[in-house]
Amino acid sequence: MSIALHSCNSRILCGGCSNEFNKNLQFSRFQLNFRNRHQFVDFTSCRRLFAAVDRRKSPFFTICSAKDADVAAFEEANFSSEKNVDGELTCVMKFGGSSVASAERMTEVVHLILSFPEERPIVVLSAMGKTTNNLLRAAEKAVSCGHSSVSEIEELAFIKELHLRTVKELGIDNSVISGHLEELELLLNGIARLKELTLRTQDKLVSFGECMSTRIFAAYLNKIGTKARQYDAFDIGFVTTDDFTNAEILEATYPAVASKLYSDWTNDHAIPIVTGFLGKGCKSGDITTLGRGGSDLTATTIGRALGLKEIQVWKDVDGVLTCDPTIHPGAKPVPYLTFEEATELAYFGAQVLHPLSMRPAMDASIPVRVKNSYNPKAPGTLIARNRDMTKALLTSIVLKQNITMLDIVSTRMLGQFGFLAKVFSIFEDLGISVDVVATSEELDRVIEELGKIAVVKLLPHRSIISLIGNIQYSSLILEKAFSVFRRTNVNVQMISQGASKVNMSLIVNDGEAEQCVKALHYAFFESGEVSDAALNNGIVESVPAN
Ligand SMILES: Nc1ncnc2c1ncn2[C@@H]1O[C@H](COP(=O)(O)OP(=O)(O)O)[C@@H](O)[C@H]1O
Ligand SMILES: N[C@@H](CC(=O)OP(=O)(O)O)C(=O)O
Repeated sequence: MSIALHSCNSRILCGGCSNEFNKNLQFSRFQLNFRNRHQFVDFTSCRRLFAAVDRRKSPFFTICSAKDADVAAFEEANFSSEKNVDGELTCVMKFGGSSVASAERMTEVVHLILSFPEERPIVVLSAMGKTTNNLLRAAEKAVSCGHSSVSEIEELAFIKELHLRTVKELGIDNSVISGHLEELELLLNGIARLKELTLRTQDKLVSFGECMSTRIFAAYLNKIGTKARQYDAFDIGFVTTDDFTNAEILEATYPAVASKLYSDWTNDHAIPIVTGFLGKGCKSGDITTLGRGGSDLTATTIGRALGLKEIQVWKDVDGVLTCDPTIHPGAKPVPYLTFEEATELAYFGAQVLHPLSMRPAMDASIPVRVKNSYNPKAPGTLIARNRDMTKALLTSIVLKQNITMLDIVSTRMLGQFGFLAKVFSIFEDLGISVDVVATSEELDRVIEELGKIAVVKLLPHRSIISLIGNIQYSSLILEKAFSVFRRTNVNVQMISQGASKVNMSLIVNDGEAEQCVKALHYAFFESGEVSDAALNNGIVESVPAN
C-alpha cells in the first residue's frame, strides 16, 4: 500500500491513511509543511516518518505528493473543513530601522501588527534608526581615541541615550538592555586598547543594534498583554559562511530555523520577534552579518524556511518607487514587480531592498510586499514570480554614483585571442568581482596585474544609470532615453544590456547623473510622451499607471 503526502499552503494531505496517521496529522501539519519537494513513500516509511516526528519533536522531512488529481480528491474528501487551521503562523513582517526609530514609532508598529488580527506574523526587526551607522562610527573612533576616552565617544552616548529613553517612554524595565549597553562599552574599550577593528569584531559590535531593538519590542508587546518571544537569529539556526560583514546564508539554516520557530510556536503561541541582519559563522561560531540592509534577507529566509504565504517588508516609503525619492521627489510607487526586476533594482543600487533578499522568496515562490509603516493604507509594491508584462515598459530608474571605470586596451597585437580570458582570470585570481571592486587596495592590485598585459586607464567619478524595464521593448526605451540624453547634452560613455531580461545600464559622468535621472523620470513617468510613442508603436504605457 502506498501513502501519499502533500504539502500545499500549510496543509498536509495524507492519502490512503489509516486512522492512526490521521491522529498524527495535526502535529505533522506544522512540522512538514515547509519543504517544497515531492516524493512518494510507502506505508512503512511513512509510519517511521511519523514516529520520528513524534520522537524528535522538531523534525524536517521531505514532503511527499500524489498526483494532483489524487491530492485534490483526497483534500476534498478529508480536509475541506480544515483549510485554515487556527493558530498557524501566516506571514513575516519585517520592519526596518526607520520604522522602529523611537518609542513612538515602536508603538505605532505594534498597533499596525495588531491591526491585522487574521495574521499571526513572525516579526523581524532592524536596529533602531541609524544605530548601525552610529555603532560603526563609534568603533572607528575607538580605534584611534585611546581607551580612557571611549565613554566620551559621541555616538556611544547617542546610542545609550536613545535606547534608555525608548525603554523609559515605553514603560519597560531597563534590565532588558542594560547588560547589552555595558557589554557594548566594554567591547569598544577592547577595540580602543587593541587599536584595531577586525571584521569579526565589527560584526559582533553592530549586532548590539538588532539585539537591543528586538528585546525592547518584545518586552513592550508583553507589557501590553500580547505574548511575544525574542530571538537572536544566531541562536536559532541562522548558519552562514565566515565572511564577516558580508556572510552568506547556508542551506542548513532553513530546516533549523523552521524547526525552532515551529516547535516553540506549537508549544506556546507567542509572537516571535527575530533580530534581522545577523547569523552565526559555520566554522567560527561567531556572530556574522549579512551585509548592509540584510534584515530583508532575514525576513525572506524565514518566509522560505516556514513556507509562509507572504513576506512583508515595511519601510518609510510607499513601496518600491520609480526612482530614489531623495534624488527626485516626484518618484511614484511601482505596484507590481517580478523577483527578477526587484533583484536587478537592488543589485544596481536601489537602497530599498537587499540585493540577495529576493532569492529565498523566489525559490519558494512566496510573494513579497513592500509597504510603508508611516502610511499603511498605501497599497505598496507586490513582488512575485510573474506579472503582466504586456503593459510594462519602464519600471524604475536606478542610480549608482561614484563609480570608477577601467579602460583596458590590449598591448598585444590586435585580434590576439585569449586577451579577455586573461583579463577575467586576473579578477578571478585576485578573488574580486568584476563589477564590484569595493576598496582602493583591491583596485590597486587589479591595476598592477592588468598593467602587465594592457594599458589601463582609470576613469573615476562616473555613475551607472540602470533602466529596469521590459527589454522586449529595448529599442523604444533606448530611443526615448537617448533623446533625453541628447536634449540634456549628456554623452553616454558606455551602454550594457547584459544577459538580464530586465536591465539596461548606461554610464555618464557623476556631475551629470542626477540631472539625467530627473529628465529620464520626467520623460518616462510624468510627461506622457512615452505613452504616446508606445501607443503609436502598438504597445502600451510606461508603468506605473497611477
Ligand atoms: N527605487 C526606490 N524605491 C524606494 N526607495 C528607494 C529607492 N531607491 C532608494 N530608496 C531609498 O530606500 C529607503 C528605504 O530603504 P531602507 O532605508 O533600507 O529602509 P528600512 O531601513 O526601513 O528597511 C527609502 O527611504 C529611499 O530613500
Ligand atoms: N541594521 C542593519 C540591517 C538592516 O537591514 O537595516 P535596515 O532595515 O534599517 O536597512 C543596517 O543598517 O544595515
